[in-house]
Amino acid sequence: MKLLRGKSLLDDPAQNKSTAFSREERNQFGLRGLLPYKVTDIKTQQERALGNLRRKSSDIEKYIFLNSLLERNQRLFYRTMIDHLDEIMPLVYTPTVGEACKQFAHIYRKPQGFYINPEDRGEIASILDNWYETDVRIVVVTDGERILGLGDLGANGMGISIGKTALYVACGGIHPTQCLPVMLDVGTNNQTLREDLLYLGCPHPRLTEHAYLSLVDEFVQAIQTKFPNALIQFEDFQSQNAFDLLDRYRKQVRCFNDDIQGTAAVTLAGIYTSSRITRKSFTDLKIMLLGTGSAATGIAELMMPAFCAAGLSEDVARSRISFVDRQGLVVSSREHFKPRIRPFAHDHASVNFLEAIESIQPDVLIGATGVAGAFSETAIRKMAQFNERPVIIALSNPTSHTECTAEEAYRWTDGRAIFASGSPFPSFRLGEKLFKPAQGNNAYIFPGVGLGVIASRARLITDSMFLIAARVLANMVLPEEIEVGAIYPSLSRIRSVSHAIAVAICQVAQQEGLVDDALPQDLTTYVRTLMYEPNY
Ligand SMILES: NC(=O)C1=CN([C@@H]2O[C@H](COP(=O)(O)OP(=O)(O)OC[C@H]3O[C@@H](n4cnc5c(N)ncnc54)[C@H](O)[C@@H]3O)[C@@H](O)[C@H]2O)C=CC1
Ligand SMILES: CC(=O)C(=O)O
Ligand SMILES: [Mg+2]
Repeated sequence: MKLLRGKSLLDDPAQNKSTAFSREERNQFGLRGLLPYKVTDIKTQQERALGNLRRKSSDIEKYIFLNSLLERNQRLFYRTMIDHLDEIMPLVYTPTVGEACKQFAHIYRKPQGFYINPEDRGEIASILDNWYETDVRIVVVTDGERILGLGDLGANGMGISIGKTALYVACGGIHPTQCLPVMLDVGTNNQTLREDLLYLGCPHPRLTEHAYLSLVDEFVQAIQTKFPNALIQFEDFQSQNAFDLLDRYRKQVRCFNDDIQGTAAVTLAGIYTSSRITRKSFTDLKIMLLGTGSAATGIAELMMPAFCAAGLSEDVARSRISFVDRQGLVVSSREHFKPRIRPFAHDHASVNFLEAIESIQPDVLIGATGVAGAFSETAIRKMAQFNERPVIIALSNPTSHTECTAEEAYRWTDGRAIFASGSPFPSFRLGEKLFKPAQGNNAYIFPGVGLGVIASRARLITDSMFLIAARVLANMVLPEEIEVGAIYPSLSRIRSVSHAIAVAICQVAQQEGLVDDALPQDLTTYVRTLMYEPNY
């Protein structure tokens, strides 16, 4: 790290400690006179930061405040975030990051991350030299076409790459200098954005087909050249591109798609845990998915090996999973299918969503539609007719797009639902009983996967890694959490979750022959020593 002095030191977010610089440091680094008298510690600074944060009158103002804290003092930002995750994660990540992306061009202050656009074609590797860090291990890239459930937000989608990066650091212990948020700005089909004077991205329609693919190819290749140790996380791509890109690179390049694979793992973990609460056998479960996009398809495709590993044949496993789209239950008599959904089409009469619930009687209902209210009162009440404890997982983000709210799920099931949602809901009281809704979000998975891949230097990222991540996450739910119907561990333990997932990823990477150099025997200690702990 370059040794800085004076104002340059105070202006550098990685090295700045502000009022926490000691008397000797103030002397040594030319800071005397530049700071008020009192030397404070990080705890006191946190108190001030939290006080300022809590004075802000809206979440978007809190987001802006936190972002500028990150720009001023990285260690104080991450220490505060880690110590107050319940309060700060919803401001840095979903739901507030959704609003921040919508308003990105209007609240923009300072560049963060790396922007690539079609004019960079042929030069991506060389412009990556402009990135000021050299040991990049995590690249979170989006093209902004499907930001949460908010659709095409073009270059405003950079907010999501930045948000995921913050979670890698806070929840996974990856060093901030090792993370690179990227916006692959290929244009936007969002006319309103293109016409917005303040919009900062390329104001033209999206690249498609060869023009698009060749730019992504060049980007992926450039990362291999410039940052050969990096993992690429594809985030919030439109469904077809999400699958096409994953299929294109996963066998050659250290990459994964978070919406397909990370989401599948967190959902599978929730399903494993739910069977501990309902006392139903995992292999007896029937799963119904509303939506046939990246998240829902990824879940079905990871459920298959999970069911088979538990002893079911492929045919039986497939029969346990059903899809419902806007036309109703996906049945084999249809003329047109998405190729990945066809294997899950059942021999069944064409029925609508409600009839499908009634006829199939699923144990677990999962929403991945991006559509608010897609779980109607009737649908949830039906789930509660034949399930003592219906499992309802409303994955869609942000909160304004959730399939149903926590309160609705509990009310409509007389408090019997086992509920999780993609964005957090506050605790809710129904009569005497206090419910603490769990957050079913891939944030429980990707930071640990990233840490494990960094630790092992695994050449590729495989489905077995997501399977093991799901098992590890499920096993970390404590008996007292099971007791109150929570299917995920408390967020306050997310760093331990990431650590445990990372250790398991190292083991899988070794078993699958994806590791070149032998890893230390004591993986638990080894992985822990890699984790970034923000302190002065
Ligand atoms: N909780 C989490 O960790 C995650 C949540 N998500 C959320 O899940 C949602 C979907 O994400 P993707 O699958 O990537 O999007 P997608 O666009 O690939 O899929 C959405 C699917 O829902 C279908 N759909 C829309 N309205 C419907 C309705 N009323 N009934 C049945 N189907 C309907 C669409 O046809 C499409 O198949 C988003 O809101 C996203 O934020 C995505 C990834 C992770
Ligand atoms: C959580 C997430 O990845 C999404 O909603 O897209
Ligand atoms: Mg996503």
